Order: sequence, then structure tokens, then C-alpha cells
Amino acid sequence: MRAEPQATSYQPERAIEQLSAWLAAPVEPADFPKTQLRFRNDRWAAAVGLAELTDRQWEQHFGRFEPLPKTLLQPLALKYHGHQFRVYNPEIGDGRGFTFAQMRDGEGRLLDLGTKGSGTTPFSRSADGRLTLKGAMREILATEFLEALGANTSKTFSVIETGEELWRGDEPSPTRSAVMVRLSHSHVRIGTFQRLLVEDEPDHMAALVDYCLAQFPGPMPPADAPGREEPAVQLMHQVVERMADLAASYMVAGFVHGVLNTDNMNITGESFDYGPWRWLPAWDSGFTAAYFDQNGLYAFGRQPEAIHWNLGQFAVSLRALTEADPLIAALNRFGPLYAEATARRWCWRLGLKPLGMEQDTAMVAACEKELREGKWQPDAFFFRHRSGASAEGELASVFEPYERQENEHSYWSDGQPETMLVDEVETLWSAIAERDDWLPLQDKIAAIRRMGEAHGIAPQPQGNTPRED
Ligand SMILES: Nc1ncnc2c1ncn2[C@@H]1O[C@H](COP(=O)(O)OP(=O)(O)OP(=O)(O)O)[C@@H](O)[C@H]1O
Repeated sequence: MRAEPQATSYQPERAIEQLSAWLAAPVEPADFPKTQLRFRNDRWAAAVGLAELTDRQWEQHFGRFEPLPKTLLQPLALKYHGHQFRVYNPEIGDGRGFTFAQMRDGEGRLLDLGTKGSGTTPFSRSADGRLTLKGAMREILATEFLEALGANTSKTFSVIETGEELWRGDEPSPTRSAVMVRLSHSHVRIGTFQRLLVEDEPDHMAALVDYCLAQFPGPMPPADAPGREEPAVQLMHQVVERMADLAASYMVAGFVHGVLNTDNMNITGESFDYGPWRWLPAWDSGFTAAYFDQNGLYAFGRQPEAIHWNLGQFAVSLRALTEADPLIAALNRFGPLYAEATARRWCWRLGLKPLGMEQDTAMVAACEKELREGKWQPDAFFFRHRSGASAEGELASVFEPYERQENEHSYWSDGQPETMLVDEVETLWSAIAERDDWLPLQDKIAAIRRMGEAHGIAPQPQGNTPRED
């Protein structure tokens, strides 16, 4: 388990510039009518040496995009394609965002500050390049709640209101605008590789593989893995490992991402792009988040399969560099890795020490049965059964052999767990929309962080990074 991100000095980087001639288009930020700071993530600002900025400086950098010292010379809109709901779309790319800066954290790991809602780019098509304030608020809530539940997620770093009126089909309009900055170990997507396949740029793809292996290091493939000396095969194994863990983290969190397209799959395994997400009100594998997902492609229980399918598209892209068999061998590790990660994460959320795959898997199955039959709201289930408590009948005997963690944090004595159900999200938004009252949101963020502390998140349980501990 990792400690609190260490306060570190600011360490600017420009690694992406090696690739930008073919990976990105230089762009200009929008000139907004106003910049009003709404959220600054000082916890993570400290991790990259930016916590000392005054609010005024913060607005200049993350609302006006005045360059941070010694990092990228110009904002870079990244080029990518992607399968959206299984249909290939070659017309995407950063249409309302760019990589603004790169830096290293206290452990030398590369981080990007990427924007959303910062203006149009060559990839905007007919859209406005903007983000709604409500969309930005939803990004804050999703990232904070996932982080507190141990998922490997991008961090919402900054939200600044920008004073424009936006028109959206899925919000009462006009609606307020914002620009968001997120912190993430990369913005290299599966769709970034798909584009290089379609554009027939194998040399660039090889350079991108090398960049990923160097900047986001991971373990070597297993000793018996075919082709394990090849960079493309190494990257495939690492990405399969990370994505299996990502899929497990969604399931154990009871989280439905909603839009698991290949352009929303970060090579580092970090979850990102929080649009129509929902948390489960009940343990229902068919529960769907996005109103436009009529066929339930990205329903709760289909998320591991969707992520596995995306990995298949990653393998197809890497065929530009290597043979099929070693890639298929890597892909075939997904199922067992997913099962292992689910058992590990499930034990973690319940505060139980793992007893081995067979027993842990049986314990998860018994919990799922109880979740369904007892019609539990999932957060309430995990809260009540923390450290094997409050179980009756079959479940009590399943928990019995487990060594339990002491629940020392006061959170576990609360009457109710923190939840992130849609009604509360709407209530938090109403306070802002109707009264410009930001206090309920601030209180909620504080409560989520307290829940994270109770889980021992301070804040990186499995590492917010692909690097092995
Ligand atoms: N308002 C908009 N203006 C311009 N482009 C947009 C807008 N909304 C979405 N897009 C573009 O449509 C594509 C798919 O959008 P999607 O919602 O998956 O990404 P996003 O939320 O904008 O960004 P990210 O994936 O970086 O979080 C992307 O190319 C995105 O940049």
C-alpha cells in the first residue's frame, strides 16, 4: 500500500514532444469571458509541486493556460481513432481538450495535465469544444469516489467556471460552462494505436510502444510467454494486466462507466472520461448507465467483457509490429487475471485478509448471492459486512475463517455508508444551479475523502501507477 502522495518539488517534463510531430496537433486554448475557480485538488497538486500556487495563479494556468514553467511549449491535441459502441470512428481525437503540461511526481513517474472543455481543435468536427459545469462536477464526484474505493483513476485536478452559455441535448439549456484539468499518467489510448494501424504508420507505432514501455514501466511477461523479448508483446502483457485490474475495480466498486469505447481506454490502465456514469442502486448485472446505450452493451455485468473486447482491438493494432500468437497468449491471461483481481479487491473492500483463490472466489460468489437475494444497495452491503461483521446464516460461515482488519476509523461507526447514487448527484447539482451554493458539493468531497481514509486510501491502494511496488 502506498503512502500519501509525497509533497514534492515541481519537476517539469516534455517527453511527449518526441512524438508530437505525428501524434498531436498544436492548438490554442479558448479565450473565456471569465475564469472562476470552483475546485482545486490540493492533495494532488502537492504531489506534483503545484500546491503553492495562489488562486489567482491557478486560474491563470488552468483557466487561461498560461504555460507552466519549462514544460510543453504549446498545448497538444492528441490524434486518435476508436471503436465507439463497436463502430469504428476515424474522425475523433482531442476535440475539446489537449495535453497542457507534463511533469514527474516524487517517485519520478511521468504525469500529464490534460484539459477538457478548453476550446475547439482540428478534431472538434461541428462541436463547440466546451464542457458543461455539470459535466465537470460529475467528473469530480466520479474520480473522488472511485479513488476512495481503491480504483486506479485519473484525478480531477482543477475545475474553473468559464462564463459561457452552452446548449446540450441532455441538460436543461442554456447551461453553464467550465474547463477541467485532469491529472493522469498518460493520455495514450487504445485508439491512439488503432489510428496508427489504419494510417499505416508502423514506425510511429513502434516509437509509441517504446515510449509506453519507458515512461510507464511494468513487469516482464511471464517466463513461458511466447515472444516475451519483443517490445509490442511486453506492452500487450502489461496492458492486459492493468485492464484486468481496472475491470475488477469497477465491479468491486459497483461502478458503471457507461462508455467503455476504445478511445476511453488508457494504456496505463487508469480509468478516465466520466460522462454518463452511475453507481449501482442494486446488484444488477443488466444495469446500464448511459441513456443512449439501448442494447446494454456497457451494462454493469458486461464491463469485463467490453474491456476484454477492447484489448482484442489493441492486439489487432499491434499486429502491425508482431505475430498474432504471442498477442493472443497475452489476451488469454485476461480471464484468470480478472478473477484474481476481483478476489483481491473484494477482500480489500471487506477488510478481510485473502485466503487463496478458491476460498476467496467462493466467498465472492456467496456475497453476490446475498447481494441479489437480500436486495442490498451494494455500498450498504460492503459497509455492514466490513471485516466480516453482521452476517447471518450461510454468509456468516463463509466469513468465519477470515482474519479481519480492525475497523479503527470512526467512519465504520456511522449509521450509513457514503453512496454516490444519481438522486444525490442531482441534488448536489441543483444547489449549484439554483442557488450557486457550492457547500453541499464541498461537504460531499470531504465525506468521500473520509471514506477513503477509512479504507486506508491515502490515496493509492494498488498504486495509481502501472509501476510495480
Ligand atoms: N463539446 C465537444 N466539442 C468538441 N468535441 C467533442 C465535444 N464533446 C465530445 N467531443 C469529442 O468527441 C469524441 C468522443 O467524446 P468523449 O465524450 O468520449 O470524449 P471527451 O469526454 O470529450 O474526452 P476524454 O475522452 O478525453 O475524457 C472525442 O473526440 C471528443 O473530443
